[in-house]
Amino acid sequence: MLHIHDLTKKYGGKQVLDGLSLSVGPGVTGLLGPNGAGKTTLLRCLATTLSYDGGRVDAFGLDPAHAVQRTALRRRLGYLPQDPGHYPHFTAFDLVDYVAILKELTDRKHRHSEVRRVLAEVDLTDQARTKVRKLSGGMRQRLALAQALLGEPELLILDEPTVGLDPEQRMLFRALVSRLGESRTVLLSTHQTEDVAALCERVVTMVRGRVVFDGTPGGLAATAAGQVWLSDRAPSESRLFWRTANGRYRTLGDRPPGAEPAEPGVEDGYLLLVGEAA
Ligand SMILES: Nc1ncnc2c1ncn2[C@@H]1O[C@H](COP(=O)(O)OP(=O)(O)OP(=O)(O)O)[C@@H](O)[C@H]1O
Repeated sequence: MLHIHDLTKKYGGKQVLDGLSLSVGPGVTGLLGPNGAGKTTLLRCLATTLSYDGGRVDAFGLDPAHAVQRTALRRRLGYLPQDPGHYPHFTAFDLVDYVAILKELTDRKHRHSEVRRVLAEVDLTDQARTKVRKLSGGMRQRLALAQALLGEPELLILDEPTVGLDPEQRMLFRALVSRLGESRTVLLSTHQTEDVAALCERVVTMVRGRVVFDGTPGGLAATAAGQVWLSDRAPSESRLFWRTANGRYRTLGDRPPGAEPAEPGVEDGYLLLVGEAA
């Protein structure tokens, strides 16, 4: 279980985490927020790659601000950063093996069997001897996930894991993360409201370093009830509308003349919330 209380972080004079509090339990929790909301900063603080200025983090009873406990916590978490550094000339096996060495898996036989295990978990056994530069984007992302799974961490922190994936790869990745969430705490950031609707039991929305929504994807959709409209003509007053695939206009907010109500989705709730909080 992960508890975050009143977390603050500034870069120079800029407040990026602004007294953020949150508790995260087993299953998949999605972190949604506009660019610059502080998602990566929060995930890096939790992954112990960045220190915070104030507040408290308690992960499995361990405090990352405390040096000894930080080391113990690192053994229990896996982190997929936003820009995982790929070494193009390494094979998939050697790359994960290299991370395993950094993670202090010193016994060679045990380490190699662990590398094979995580490659199998992300379905890359057949690519173990393939150079990273020859892997597709989806395979590289699964490889980055494989290194995060070394040592069977109880907490998985994934920063925009589906970015750049085509729809089929995204679906495969979602299935994989969903399976991982059955036995672990998974916290992932994303810009994709579809990922959240398809994958997350819980969604946390962040704006300017604070939590503005914490609930189920259905609950986020429900916040838009009575504020989603469909019409044949573009509304003249609204800022929040777009033309849908069937040529009708979807408007968020006040009812445009002649519009009929529509079923709200996660994206509608998110856009209204972020629009109001901005
Ligand atoms: N090392 C840094 N030094 C200075 N400012 C930074 C640094 N890292 C991030 N920032 C700033 O902090 C703010 C929050 O950035 P962060 O990357 O945490 O947001 P985010 O929600 O993950 O955004 P995105 O969705 O675009 O990845 C941004 O305004 C960013 O420019």
